[in-house]
Formats: sequence, C-alpha cells, structure tokens
Amino acid sequence: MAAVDENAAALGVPRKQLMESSGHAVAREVKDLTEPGARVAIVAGRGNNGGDAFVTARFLDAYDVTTLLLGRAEAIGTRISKENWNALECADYDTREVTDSSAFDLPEADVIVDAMLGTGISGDLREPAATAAEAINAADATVVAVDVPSGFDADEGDHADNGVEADHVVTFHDEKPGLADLEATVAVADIGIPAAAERLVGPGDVALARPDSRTGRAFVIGGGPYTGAPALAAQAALRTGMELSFVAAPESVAGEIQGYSEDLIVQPYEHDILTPAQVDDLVDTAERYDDVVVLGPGLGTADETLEAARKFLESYTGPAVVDADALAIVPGLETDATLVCTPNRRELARMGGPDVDALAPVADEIEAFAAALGHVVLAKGVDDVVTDGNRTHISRSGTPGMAVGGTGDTLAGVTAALLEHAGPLEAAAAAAQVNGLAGERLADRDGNGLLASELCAQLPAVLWGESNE
Ligand SMILES: NC(=O)C1=CN([C@@H]2O[C@H](COP(=O)(O)OP(=O)(O)OC[C@H]3O[C@@H](n4cnc5c(N)ncnc54)[C@H](O)[C@@H]3O)[C@@H](O)[C@H]2O)[C@@H](O)CC1
Ligand SMILES: [K+]
Repeated sequence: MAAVDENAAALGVPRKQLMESSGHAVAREVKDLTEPGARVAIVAGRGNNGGDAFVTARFLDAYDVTTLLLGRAEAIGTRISKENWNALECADYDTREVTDSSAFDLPEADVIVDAMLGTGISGDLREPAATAAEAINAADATVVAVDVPSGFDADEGDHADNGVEADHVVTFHDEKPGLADLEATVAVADIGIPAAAERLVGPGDVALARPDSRTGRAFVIGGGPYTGAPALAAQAALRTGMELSFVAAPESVAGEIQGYSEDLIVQPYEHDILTPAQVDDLVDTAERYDDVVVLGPGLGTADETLEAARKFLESYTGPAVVDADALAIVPGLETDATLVCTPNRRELARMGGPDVDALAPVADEIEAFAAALGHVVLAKGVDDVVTDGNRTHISRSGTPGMAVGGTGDTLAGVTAALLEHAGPLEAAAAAAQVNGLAGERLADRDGNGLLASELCAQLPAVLWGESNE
C-alpha cells in the first residue's frame, strides 16, 4: 500500500488528496448509519489514520461532532495530518487534546469514529490508546473504524487483545488480509488511486526493493563464447549494493573477464565452455554461500552447455536470474530454485511466449505464459512486462539508446542484487525500472551513443541519489 501510495503521488495524485477521499468515505458511512444531529465522537491518533478522521469531521457539519486527539497537536506525526488538524482548529470545530490517559474522557456519543491507529501499528496498544480503546469498547455507541480497527495489524492479519472492537470498518482501496475474519461489516472505499499506480512500476516499487545495507554475493555463471556479458552482470550487481560479485567462467576466458575489472572475483573452471562436469561444484559453491545466481550471460548455445544449465537448475534450490541462452531450458524444467527469467522479445517467443514487437499490449498473454511456466518473467522490450503469472507490472523507463548490446546483462545483475532484498516479482519490477532509469540518466549525456559498461556507474544515483530523498 505504501508503494502504491508513492506511485500515485508520482502520477500527480498526492497522499493528501487520498486522505481527503478517505475522510469523506468515513463521513458517508456515518451518514448512512445515523440522522443529522446525532452525536459523533472522533478519537484520533497522531498518524495519518487520525488525519483521515480530521477530514471526516469537516464533512459532518450537520452533526454534533467532538474530535479528541490522543496527544499534543505539536506531536502529530505527518505534515498532511497536521494541516487537516489545523483546518479544524482555525474553523472553530470542537477539538480537544488528550495529554495523558488519566485525562481521557469519552463524550456521550451515538457513533464513535476510531481513528487512533491504522496500518502503521504493531503489537498491543500502548497508552493512551489502550485506555481509549477500553472506553470505546465499553461505550453504548456504534463504532466505525477508519481503515482498520485500532490494534489490527494489517501485515500479520491479527488483532491485539486490547484493540478496538468495531461494528463497521471503512477500509481504503483494497481488502486487508484478516479483516474479513472480524465481527464487523467491512466496506472497501475507492479513494481514487489510479489503476496505473499499481500497474506501472513507480518510485514506490523501487523503494520497496532498494537495498538498505551492503550485503549479499552475486554468482554469475557465464562466459565462454562471450566475455563482456558476465562482466557487465557482475558489475551491475556490485553497483546495486551486492558486497561481492563472483564470475564462474571457463579458464580460457577467465583472465580476459578479470582484465575488465579489479572489482570482480573470477573463479575459473577447467574447460573452454560450461559442461555438466562443472555443475556439482557450482551448485555446491552457490548453496554454501547463499549466493544469488545469474545463469546465462555469454554462455553460448552448445548442447553440453545447455545440458549443464539444466542440470544446475535441477539441483540448485536458491534464487537465480536466468538470462540469455540459458532461457531455452526453462520451459518444462523441474526445479526448486526461485527463478526470475529475463527474456527479450525473441527469447520470449522461443520459450513459447507471445511473438510480438510490443509487449505491453499482450501483457495478459505474458501473464498466462508465466503462470504456465511457474516462474517470474521479466520480458524486455520498449516497455517491460514483469509478471508472476498472477500479478503484472509494466515498466516504462528506458530510452532508445538502450538498444545497445549489454543492457540486458546489466539488468540481470541488477535483478540479482535486488533479489537479495525483495521477493522475485518485486525485485524484477524494480530492477526493470532502475536499469531503465540509469539508461535515461546516461542518455541525457550520451543520447543514442550510450554504453552498457557506463550505465553501471549510473545505478547508485538512481537508487540512492538525491532525488530519492
Ligand atoms: N495510501 C495510503 O497508505 C493511505 C493511508 N491513509 C491512512 O493512513 C493510515 C496509516 O497511517 P500511518 O502510517 O501514519 O500510521 P498510523 O496512523 O496507523 O499511526 C502510526 C503511529 O502509531 C504509533 N504506534 C504504532 N504501534 C503502536 C501501538 N502498538 N500502540 C500505540 N501506538 C502505536 C506509531 O508510533 C506511529 O506514530 C492508514 O491506516 C490510513 O488510515 C489514508 O490517509 C489514505 C491513503
Ligand atoms: K483505526
């Protein structure tokens, strides 16, 4: 929800507007339940849940409304909530600050609006919310909860023992898991979040997957016929926050790959391409160090290489990005690994997916393809389609200059790094967006002459730069 919210703001629908819709929806519920003139007590916390209810008060001018704030007005936690509180104060609404739990005095009311805590809560209620909840539960009034009954943990779906027992819940945008199990009627209010805030990858999705610590090991299994591809994937993983990037490559090309960069750790194996003989060692290494694997860049299409890729994924059980030539073996594969497959349009068609120029118009078909495949698919095109077969996102970032070779390899490395911090769909969606944004930054300078090797250097600014603060 926080991600969708941030995406909506980026699309021009800021959170304060959503708060206005939320507060209005709660007021409509109160109006449905009572006649004008009825007594309404709003009990509000200092977060945005309380802010919603300050809006509600403005829509209930025909009622006898008292708004109680748990805490001091200076301590209201968000700007938009503060602004809505100030609006009540300036316009002479009946507002009261409850500065400690012993001073909590719930007015006689026909309806109580519970806006103490929303989705920002964890654990049992602390004071003064605990005392207030007790009074609300003891009161002979209809209780309308804003978003969730206070004490309900929307992440876990369970309810604190000392939480509010609501009669009605007006929840926003979407059902929350566990709400339906409560003894309350639940109404889902549409608060005007554009569908694109969920469909299109935005800054909220990037924030969800952004590494907040430097950690993890990328293990790129690639190289042989080509050497640049594995090096680019490994570099991109480092630029996206991995601690170490290993490249397992044939000894015939290991020196060349190392020669590109002192940042990489190259682990040569005997042979000049990947064959099944190397697979047991590679699986051992990847599992022992909890690596995130990138399988495919530069491996080539020799039969024994593809056989080796298959054998690797049949025994490996960790997370892996499968790219380039290795994608050919994924359809029909039996594996316990968590895969993100990153085909371009041609590779997607060869895997049995739709054969089209533009991916976004056939997003539903790609979703069905991913469902049948049983893995997350990040299909790369002008617009990228990212889907787990159930939920689907479209990333529109990127620039025509990214048609250059190597940007798919950097994407594979970015995806691997984000897999260290997020689930496969979330990591893939954010990776598509981040790689494209890095390309856009570089295109400001280099236009259609940008290089994948230089795109890597843009990744940190996209993820942690000033525009994110
Ligand atoms: N898209 C969205 O996310 C929208 C959210 N809105 C509202 O914003 C709410 C979430 O707002 P916030 O994130 O500000 O969170 P809350 O309003 O739920 O408040 C969190 C506050 O409660 C305190 N707290 C946490 N656990 C506690 C406990 N066990 N006992 C006592 N205090 C505790 C925290 O210190 C924090 O200050 C939603 O429930 C909804 O009502 C709406 O304004 C509309 C849009
Ligand atoms: K609430």
